Amino acid sequence: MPSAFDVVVIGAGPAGAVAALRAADLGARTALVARDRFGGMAANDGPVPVRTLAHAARLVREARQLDRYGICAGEPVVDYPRLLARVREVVDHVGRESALRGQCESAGVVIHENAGAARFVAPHTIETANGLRLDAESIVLCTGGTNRRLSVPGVELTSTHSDAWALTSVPPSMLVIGAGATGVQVASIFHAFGTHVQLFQAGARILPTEDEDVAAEVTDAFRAAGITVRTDFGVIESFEKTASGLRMIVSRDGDRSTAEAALAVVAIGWVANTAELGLDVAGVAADERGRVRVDDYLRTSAPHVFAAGDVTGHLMLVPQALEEGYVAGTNAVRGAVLPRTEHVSPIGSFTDPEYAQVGLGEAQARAELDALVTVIRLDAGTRAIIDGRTSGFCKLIVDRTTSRVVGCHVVGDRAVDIVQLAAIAISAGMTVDELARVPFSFPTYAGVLGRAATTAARTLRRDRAWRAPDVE
Ligand SMILES: Cc1cc2nc3c(=O)[nH]c(=O)nc-3n(C[C@H](O)[C@H](O)[C@H](O)COP(=O)(O)OP(=O)(O)OC[C@H]3O[C@@H](n4cnc5c(N)ncnc54)[C@H](O)[C@@H]3O)c2cc1C
Ligand SMILES: NC(=O)c1ccc[n+]([C@@H]2O[C@H](COP(=O)([O-])OP(=O)(O)OC[C@H]3O[C@@H](n4cnc5c(N)ncnc54)[C@H](O)[C@@H]3O)[C@@H](O)[C@H]2O)c1
Repeated sequence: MPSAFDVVVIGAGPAGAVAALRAADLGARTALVARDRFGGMAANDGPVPVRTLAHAARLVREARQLDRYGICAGEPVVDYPRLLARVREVVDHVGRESALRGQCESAGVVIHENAGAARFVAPHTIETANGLRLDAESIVLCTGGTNRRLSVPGVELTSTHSDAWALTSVPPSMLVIGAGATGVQVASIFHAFGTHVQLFQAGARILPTEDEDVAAEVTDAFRAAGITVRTDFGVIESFEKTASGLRMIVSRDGDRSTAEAALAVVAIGWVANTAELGLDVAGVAADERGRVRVDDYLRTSAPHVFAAGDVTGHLMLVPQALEEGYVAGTNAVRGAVLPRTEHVSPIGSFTDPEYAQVGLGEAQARAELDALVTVIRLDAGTRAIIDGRTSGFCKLIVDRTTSRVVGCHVVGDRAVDIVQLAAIAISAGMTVDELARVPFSFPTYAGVLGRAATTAARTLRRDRAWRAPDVE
């Protein structure tokens, strides 16, 4: 019997929505199956709501600066239920404005929202928890991931970042376990709201995938602000209930210690959402974290099944999910014709201070090429001084042989936006003197990048820039 659809996409986050849109644009009869709401974790449980909390944290910090600028106001107080109402408003608004949903609908994608979890019941057939059954020539898996859980006694007492949406008030104290992108954001946001935060990181430093100086600067800033940062703390043995929350028991080299708080948020990484997909039925192979194994064309071990986004375990970010969705959607219709490419990938997080990176880190650059590393601290920046936000730095890395910009790492206000500009320079293959000749508006946060570029260009004697190096 012919399949009802050419392509069925499972999961309607950024990867799934783009995969479905692309397949439909190529003329395929396409269905998109969402367990819950359209938009996925990205729109409903990740960047959009968490960024809204981060914005509230920024407002609290800025309110605390009012006095410095001669504006009289009291100490800000967070009304958490009202903040959550604002988060829901933002999530709904972003959902209504989703360009992808409209584009999918007008391209003819049949969207099944709130369909329940889908699973394979035959190699070309999926069924959802709500009884929907669909056949397709090709299937694209875009089911994203979920928080990795600890396996120690008492783990049921712990929370994840998603539990923030169910809190009724700002907790007085919190243990945050894991200091990757999620953990540091949770720590920074709730610290700004007044929670006493203790951050526990298994390795030698927080943010292990960031440049070492970035991790050190964020650590110093967190500690100066009053967040307890504990690295190399040992091994978590268990959690137990206390009258006011819970106690974590850890051991290190035979020594036991405890930490107590009202809440413990575990953010120790991400596992793919594949446990319930019935991958075996379709002959799709996954690794030990459930991540679907794919080739360069995002084709799985079953030739008619493709996968895109967090479920593959590649760089787990929205821009990458969008791109992988496009590649998988194309190949699901046309066969394996379009390979995925490694792009310049700006990464950043909305903590206080913000941090962001693109391209090579200093250690990698020094190992791989003749690197020129230029660091400009923000305390000398005009805009940073104006705004009273002078902590942090911009590190620009240039290949001395080609004079090309190969990396940029920023800690401080607007780090994510500054690094985005460096990403454009790296994508365009710009030399550092070409970047230095770009006029940067004055006085802006981005000006620090121009200043780093001008300084580096002068060091390399490629100083045909018209600007004096100390002007941002
Ligand atoms: C706290 C947090 C903050 C983040 N902040 C950022 C950020 O600032 N910038 C950034 O770029 N990235 C950020 N990310 C990462 C980003 O959210 C992910 O990379 C992105 O959502 C991946 O998109 P996706 O389409 O692969 O999966 P998802 O967005 O996870 O969507 C997958 C969808 O599939 C559904 N699904 C799962 N199983 C099934 C099934 N069996 N049947 C049907 N549907 C199913 C899920 O319910 C979900 O709706 C953040 C992540 C977290 C956790
Ligand atoms: N751009 C953003 O703002 C943003 C925000 C959140 C998440 N994300 C994406 O989501 C993905 C998952 O992020 P994440 O932070 O959840 O995971 P992660 O894997 O990036 O970080 C987990 C951290 O927990 C530590 N850890 C592991 N086991 C531990 C233990 N037993 N005790 C203490 N620490 C332990 C790890 O060393 C690591 O530093 C990332 O790939 C990231 O790109 C992005």
